[in-house]
Amino acid sequence: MKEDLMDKIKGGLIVSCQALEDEPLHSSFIMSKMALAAKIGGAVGIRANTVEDIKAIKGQVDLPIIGIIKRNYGECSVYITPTMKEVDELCEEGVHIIAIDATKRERPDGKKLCEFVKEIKSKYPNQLLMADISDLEEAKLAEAYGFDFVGTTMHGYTEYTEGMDIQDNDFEFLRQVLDNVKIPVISEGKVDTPEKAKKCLELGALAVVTGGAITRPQLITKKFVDEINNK
Ligand SMILES: CC(=O)N[C@H](C=O)[C@@H](O)[C@H](O)[C@H](O)COP(=O)(O)O
Repeated sequence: MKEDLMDKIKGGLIVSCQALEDEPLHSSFIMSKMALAAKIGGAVGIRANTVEDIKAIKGQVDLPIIGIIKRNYGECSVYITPTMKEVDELCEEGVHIIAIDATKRERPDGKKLCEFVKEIKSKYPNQLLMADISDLEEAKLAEAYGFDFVGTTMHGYTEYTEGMDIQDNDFEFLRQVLDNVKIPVISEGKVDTPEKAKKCLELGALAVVTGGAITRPQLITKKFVDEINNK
């Protein structure tokens, strides 16, 4: 099953179709049409947030889905599929891969990441898991804990990686992750041009996820406006 899925996404573009409540395109219908547009454009997979969006997206495309549920628990900084509750919801809906925050930060239920992965794998033995990591240590731990894929999703988004960007020093971080883990690496986070996406694949990433640069028009507009105003 993992091999079949890997064949389908290998060397391809996965489009993240997400709009949170405070974003202008927040709507499962709009996300489903974004997914359809992505498929027509040649995407090999979709990354999506919430069961509602995933259901709507499945109505429009038959592509592999990386499912997440972003949920805030008080002041806790871990928000991507933080607990078993979100995993249960995603497994009930059915997605090819579930992505989980796999940073070393404390989880809302205080559970250690290795225990969490063990519990998921014993409850849902066939469910593929992607580790959303932010640094090299987390990538190595994710592999040791039994994740199926590692994604660079959180690089630049934890306190200890703040300000970092996947393209820094000619993609040094991605190169290090690729050199240090055997599980497939999915490059994700700030891969915002076709050239960067191609580079990630050339370096050896299994697939590349691009989100905002395709599906967040407010960010795309801002890029144009900033350039016009020389910011
Ligand atoms: C840090 C975080 O919460 N990332 C989220 C993870 O699902 C999404 O908001 C991103 O859009 C996604 O990772 C794709 O990245 P980018 O939009 O940069 O291409």
